Amino acid sequence: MATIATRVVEGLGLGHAKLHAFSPKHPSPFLGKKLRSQSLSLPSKKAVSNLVCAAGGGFFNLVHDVFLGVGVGLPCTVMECGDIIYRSTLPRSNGLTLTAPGAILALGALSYLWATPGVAPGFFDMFVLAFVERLFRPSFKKEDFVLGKKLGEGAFGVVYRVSLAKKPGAKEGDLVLKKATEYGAVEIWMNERARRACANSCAYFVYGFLESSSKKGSEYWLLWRYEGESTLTDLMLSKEFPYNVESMILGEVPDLPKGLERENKIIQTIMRQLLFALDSLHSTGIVHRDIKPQNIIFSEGSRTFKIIDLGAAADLRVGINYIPKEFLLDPRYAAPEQYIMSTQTPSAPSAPVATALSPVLWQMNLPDRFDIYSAGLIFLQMAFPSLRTDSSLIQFNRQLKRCEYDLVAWRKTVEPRASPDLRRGFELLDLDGGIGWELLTSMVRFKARRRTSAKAALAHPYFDREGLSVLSLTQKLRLQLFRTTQQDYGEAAKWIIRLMAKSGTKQDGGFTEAQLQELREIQPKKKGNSQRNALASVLRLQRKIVRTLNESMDDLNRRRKSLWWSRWIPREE
Ligand SMILES: Nc1ncnc2c1ncn2[C@@H]1O[C@H](COP(=O)(O)OP(=O)(O)OP(=O)(O)O)[C@@H](O)[C@H]1O
Repeated sequence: MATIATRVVEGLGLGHAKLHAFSPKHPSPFLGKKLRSQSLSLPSKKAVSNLVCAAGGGFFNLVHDVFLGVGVGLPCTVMECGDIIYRSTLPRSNGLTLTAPGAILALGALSYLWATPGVAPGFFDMFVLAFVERLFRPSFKKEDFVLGKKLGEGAFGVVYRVSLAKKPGAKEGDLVLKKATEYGAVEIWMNERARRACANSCAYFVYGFLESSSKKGSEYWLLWRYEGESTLTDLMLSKEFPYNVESMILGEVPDLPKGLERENKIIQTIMRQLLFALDSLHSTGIVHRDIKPQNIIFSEGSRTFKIIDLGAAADLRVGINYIPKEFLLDPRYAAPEQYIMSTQTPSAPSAPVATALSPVLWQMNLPDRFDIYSAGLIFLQMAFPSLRTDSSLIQFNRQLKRCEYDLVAWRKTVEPRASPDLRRGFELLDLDGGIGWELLTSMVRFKARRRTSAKAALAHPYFDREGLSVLSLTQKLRLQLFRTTQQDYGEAAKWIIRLMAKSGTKQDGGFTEAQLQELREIQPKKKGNSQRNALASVLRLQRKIVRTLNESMDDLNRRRKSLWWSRWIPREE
């Protein structure tokens, strides 16, 4: 009887501790002597406590036992349960035995928790770092500032250079203040996240609060350190570009002959800094969605380019994929997909659930590739002076769309009748065996999945100083690896299927004609017209219901989320 119980318990995937707890007071005479004397006596304290914990859903014990193979854990086929008769072969009740499947499970769980956008670092950031930061960071109020020059005005806010009233000694205008509408809440959230995760990638965020005493109604006030006066647009529109950037980065004008090689090096440096900033943002789960030269500022303090304006960003670690209906992504730099998450992806649930699912959603959608496309267009503008104005970029976008977003096809159409300016751009990208062109084409692609990530782009040999001609063996291998990861495997799969279908014989494998015929027969037969129409209407209705449900969920989530964002933002009455 007890043997059956043992099997049942094992079959249920419970370890020996449960068996102890369920054993009868008086063991059956059928059981071995040793088992009777050692295992089936009165339930031990540990067994009882394990039972209570398991029954009460003792989370800690469950996790402990699954990974360490002691107590309530995996079935005996997987964990060490000892000999069924001679229980003395069992591991000591309080000994820790790390089983191989347990170790694999633990490794798997750890890699999941640390995979982009980082579930574990996310919880640490939200519940520890954010909390500690709030305790120790200085806070400000409206009266602390003296407004200076207006730096910009967008649809959702006005930006001023300001100085601190209380500190007359402070350098004049050493801060930047944005008075923003309701969307300022998202921007505060994103800036605080970026400051904790990658302070060097974005303009340094100082403080953000809700100011409600203004006559115009509530406004969010956001404060940054003043980084400098030039954005990449300002620098690119100068005739001196890219040499004007070189002197800013180096702090002096180098005495070298001007030419393509030198320009290429400067553009390389700018692209490296931009990709570095993007990689840091993406690694923490933030997608900017509005990468353009106007939102890249040159920081005079660190002599590097930094990202500004996180107002349209999405935080995919906690599921803030928020974009107000009236907010239009800049069509000049937006990737063709427009959405960073598939429109089929259901709205993000509550923050903890969204956080737990974030690695899966990230891998399904690769939302970071949206920014990569925009960065690719910036690369293109730096290489081709004739594409730096708005009108020429818009025209280029039209041409690219006509070429189905295939840069190689675009090159084929424009190169034969290219202006000297355009030809010079191709020459620059073709230096070192066309390695710059290769990187560019891996960034500007129609399918997000086929675009490179910021991390992979940074590892591209384009960024190795000496160029392709003197690549070491490891660098060549890296380039080969990069090219392999850039292949369209959809096409490869189709090719293999075609090959299988063509070469199929009983000897060589693949599909034989007879099998193909069978497959054809499995395919659904065409339905009659009326039936098809009815089916189409049902499908349309179903799609409409799903869309309506998604939209209402979006609305609800947005309201709920705006509540939990506001909870974190200090208010100034
Ligand atoms: N940290 C900073 N240091 C120096 N200048 C800054 C900083 N942040 C913003 N600026 C300046 O303010 C301008 C507007 O900033 P930002 O793009 O964030 O505002 P915005 O209201 O979103 O504008 P837009 O809608 O035009 O993008 C920038 O173009 C830049 O010149």
